[in-house]
Order: sequence, then C-alpha cells, then structure tokens
Amino acid sequence: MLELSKISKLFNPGTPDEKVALNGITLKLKAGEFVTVIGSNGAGKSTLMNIISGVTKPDYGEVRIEGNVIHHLSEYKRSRWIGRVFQDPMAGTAPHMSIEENLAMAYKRGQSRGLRLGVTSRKRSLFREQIQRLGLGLEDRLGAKVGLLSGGERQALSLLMATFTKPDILLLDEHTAALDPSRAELITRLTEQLVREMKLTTLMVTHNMEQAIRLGTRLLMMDKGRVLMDLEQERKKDITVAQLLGEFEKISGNKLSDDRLVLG
Ligand SMILES: Nc1ncnc2c1ncn2[C@@H]1O[C@H](COP(=O)(O)OP(=O)(O)OP(=O)(O)O)[C@@H](O)[C@H]1O
Repeated sequence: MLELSKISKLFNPGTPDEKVALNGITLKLKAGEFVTVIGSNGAGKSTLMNIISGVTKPDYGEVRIEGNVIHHLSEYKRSRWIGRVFQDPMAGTAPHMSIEENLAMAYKRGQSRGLRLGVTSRKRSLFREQIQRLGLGLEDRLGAKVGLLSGGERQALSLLMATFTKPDILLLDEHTAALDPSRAELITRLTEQLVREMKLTTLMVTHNMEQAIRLGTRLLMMDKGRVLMDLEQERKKDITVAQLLGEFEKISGNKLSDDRLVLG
C-alpha cells in the first residue's frame, strides 16, 4: 500500500521563477490498485512520481510504502519497494550489457550493494522463463547486447526488469509515449498482463485520455499541484473522453491545457 500525506513541493522558492509543483497531495493506493494519472501541463505529475521514487525530496509531507516511512531514504534504498519504467526506452536498461546481465541486475535490485552479475544456470533458466512471458522471442537472444534491441523490445525488457522482483509499487511514467502505435499497444498489453498476474499496485502517468480511461481501476486528474478528480472504477468504466474533459473544465474553470494530449 502507498500512502502520501500532505505532500508539497515548491521549486525556486523566493525567486521570480517560484513554482508550486505539488500543493498538499494526500493519496492512498490500496494493494493491487492500478491508478492512471492525467492532467494539464505543469500539473505536478512528474514531480509526484519523482517524490515517490526518491529523485526529488518533498518540502513537506510523508511518503509511506507498506507502512514504512520512506521519503527520507535515497532512491537506491527505495528501489527494493519500487519499480519504475520511464518514457525513454533507453533509460531503464544498460545498452552495453547483455539481456541476461540486465536481468541479473534487476534480480539484485534493492539487495546488497555489491553487484555480482554472475549468471548461474539456475538463474539463466529463471530468466529464460520470465522473458518468455513477453512473447517476443528474446529468450533465444539472452547473450545479445541490449543496445541492439528495438525501442519496443527494450521497453518490454524495462517493464519486465521493473516488475522482476514484484515491487510493492510500480511507477509507469508515460512509458508508451515514445513508441509507435503498434509497439505502444504491445507494451500496454504486457503492462496489463504483468500488473494483473502479479497483482501490482501501480501508478501510471499518461497523456492518452482513452488509455487512462480504459486501463486500471481508478483515474486521477491533476491540475496545479492538486488532485482535481479521483474516479473509482464504477464511475470510470463508462465515462467518455468528452465527458472527462467537460468535468475538468467544470471543476477547474479552464480547458485542459496539455500540449501532448492524445484523445484516443
Ligand atoms: N527541477 C525543477 N526546477 C524548477 N521547476 C520545476 C522543476 N521540475 C518541475 N518544475 C515545475 O513544477 C511544476 C510541475 O512540473 P511537473 O513536471 O511535475 O508537471 P507535469 O504534470 O509532469 O507536466 P507535463 O505534463 O507538462 O510534463 C511546473 O510548473 C514545472 O515547471
């Protein structure tokens, strides 16, 4: 379970560039919830992900995972609880290492600092079994350098690596946005499959409204550092993109301004 309590973040305080990124966010994700997050430009979505993962420290407030207070811990120390996939397929994997070395690295995530990347035959058969789940034939290329994979293959591997040790929280940061439509659909399908099979508690930022409605069990809409709308499955399942945009306008008094908005 993830609990955020009164999280606030101000960038460049006291300067002409002062920006309120998060303004007292309180949020509870129950175990197994799959929450999609959409919002206007500068709403604070990335800052929220960065505060949960430890890239950014909040000015105020508390982050708890499974009851552990973690907002003072380094990004590395939190990695035993958190898996994250970024927009850039290059971000989650090491290009000069082989597929199995990358998997070995993910396997050791959050454990002792000394990285022993030795791949024993027991580990190799575990990796082969896991990577088969992607359905991309990568199990026959375990020795290939990751830099040789396509963007979609690499993002599929990133997703597998992020979920390898069944994290308590999975953070998906526009992880299909840089892919062409067919690859994006493949990664979306794999995401649904892995989240469902492992019952992962998931927070996914997207600019694709249709995807935000279709995926997951709950939808958050952010604006100006706050959660403006919080739709549970019952309300989310029948809502249309037009209704969602209409609701946003009604509550915020403005049209949704998102230069990367994809309607569906
Ligand atoms: N490192 C930083 N330094 C200064 N200001 C920042 C920094 N990171 C974010 N901000 C500001 O904080 C606010 C929230 O930014 P954030 O990137 O979290 O929004 P977002 O919802 O992810 O936006 P987008 O959808 O446009 O990527 C914005 O006004 C942004 O300019």
